[in-house]
Amino acid sequence: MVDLYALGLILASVLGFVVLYNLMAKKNRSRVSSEARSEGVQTVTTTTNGECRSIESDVDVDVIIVGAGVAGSALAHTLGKDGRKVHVIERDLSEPDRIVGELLQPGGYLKLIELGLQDCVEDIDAQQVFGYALFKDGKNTRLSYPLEKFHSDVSGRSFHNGRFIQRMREKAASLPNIRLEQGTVTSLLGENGTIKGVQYKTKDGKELAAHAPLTIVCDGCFSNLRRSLCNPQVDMPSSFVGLVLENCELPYANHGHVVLADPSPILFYPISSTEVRCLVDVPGQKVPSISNGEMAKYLKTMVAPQVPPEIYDSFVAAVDRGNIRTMPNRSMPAAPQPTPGALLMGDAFNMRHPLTGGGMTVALSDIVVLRDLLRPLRDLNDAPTLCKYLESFYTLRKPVASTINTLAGALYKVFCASPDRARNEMRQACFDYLSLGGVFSTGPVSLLSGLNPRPLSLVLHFFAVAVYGVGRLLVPFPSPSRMWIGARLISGASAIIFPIIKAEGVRQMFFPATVPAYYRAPPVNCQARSLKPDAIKGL
Ligand SMILES: Cc1cc2nc3c(=O)[nH]c(=O)nc-3n(C[C@H](O)[C@H](O)[C@H](O)COP(=O)(O)OP(=O)(O)OC[C@H]3O[C@@H](n4cnc5c(N)ncnc54)[C@H](O)[C@@H]3O)c2cc1C
Repeated sequence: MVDLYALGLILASVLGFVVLYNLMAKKNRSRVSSEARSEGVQTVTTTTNGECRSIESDVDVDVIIVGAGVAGSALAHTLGKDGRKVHVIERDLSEPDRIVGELLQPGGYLKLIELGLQDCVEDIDAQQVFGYALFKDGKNTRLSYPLEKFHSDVSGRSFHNGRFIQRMREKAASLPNIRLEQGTVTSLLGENGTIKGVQYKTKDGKELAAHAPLTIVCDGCFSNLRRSLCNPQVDMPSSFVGLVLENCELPYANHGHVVLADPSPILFYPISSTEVRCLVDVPGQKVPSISNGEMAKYLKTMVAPQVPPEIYDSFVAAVDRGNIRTMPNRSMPAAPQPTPGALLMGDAFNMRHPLTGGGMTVALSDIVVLRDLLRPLRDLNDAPTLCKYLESFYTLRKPVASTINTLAGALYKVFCASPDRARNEMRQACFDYLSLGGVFSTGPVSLLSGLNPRPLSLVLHFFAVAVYGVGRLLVPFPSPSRMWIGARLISGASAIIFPIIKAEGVRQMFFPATVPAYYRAPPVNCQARSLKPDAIKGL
């Protein structure tokens, strides 16, 4: 009897607490939105050169975007076009000058078209890319993108990353409902487990707060803000050392070039009509010092002898000119901690080795998925319900993201030289398999290009390469030592691909339809006023 009484007391207290909590949360929500309404914030739009032009306005912001790089600027334009009021805060609005994000795969270009941003690769001297050329031990093979089914304009594009980003920023800032402001976000503002906005420092050093029902963090690979929104497991297998070769003719015009060098791959691709980007992979955490000349020495003695002879002189001239840049190559599987009021996108959310140039394609594809999920919703204010609904994003993005991520990680490992005979057999088998042509080259290339985002096809091709490698070892004379190498080749291949697949999530990758969030419908209470795409007049 006493026990029942105690139980009743506990239940009543819990119930009372829940009611009280809801009342307070409701009060807080209305306080936050009235604060945002009464803030009367200064709106800032940018001109092309990054200068700020101010206009006064008093708006309820729907979405704050942190970072206007590839993901942030494309997302801002996309949401703005759908009628959202967006406040973008970017640390530096001047044109970025960097060695990342210079080759957009055709699958990424298709996403750009879907987002209406394809004109952002026009008038920046971007080059069309029709496939890759692979070089190993003096032999080479051309791997064309399977573009026959597409419009002649569809291909990869390579360019100066900064020019591309400026075009997207300009296009986003041209929408009347987008504020693009220069400022550095210092923290996310949370309240009872819900993100309500951000704290940021303006260009002239003022500390301000901005509020919105949804904050999307796109602050790139060095993200300081991701920690509270995901469980980051960052791996850094190597760095890229970047050079620009001037006025040099690549052996295959309008193709990416991958040299299977020792110890790891070297890339070349055009970034304008007169410049070729070279990225030399240097395994490990450290690179030779640029300042004391070790890097130039390394490039000339270890790397130059392995580049195709046609571009040897241009390569050495580029080393002599200096301007050598480095960038760490990071990979980080998506491991979200769904948080009401906030979302991560781009490299802040998920990274893969840049060998296959897949980062921008994944970011743009994610934006298409998110756009389609948000489109039926007018009201983003019910953060917990929105957060639950958006859990489907993590599964819906998987076919494209996991295919590109897994291929990048696996191919990087396969393409590195190794003292292990079995690993070198796998590397040679991969080169020979791709050289077979037909489905053996178009299959893997269409996975890499983002044109065929099918994880199962990736696994099948990966093990087909391994079986091909074993077959070459055993035919015509299957000696015990060759059988042993073959067995190690298969186990090595499994050791490469299975951990990557595990990190991507087996269920989400291969059986997305079994994930309950996959079927999540838009919450009814958020659909009050259905928003039409291109809702803003004149867009
Ligand atoms: C060496 C290398 C080469 C690569 N090559 C390719 C390639 O050829 N093709 C490809 O598709 N991908 C490539 N990638 C990957 C590609 O660069 C990224 O996937 C892509 O840039 C991700 O876009 P993002 O918007 O997430 O990050 P970014 O484009 O880096 O943008 C992040 C933005 O956030 C801003 N920011 C950061 N912190 C703050 C803050 N606190 N407040 C306000 N703003 C902030 C930054 O100034 C920046 O503008 C490469 C990566 C590396 C490392």
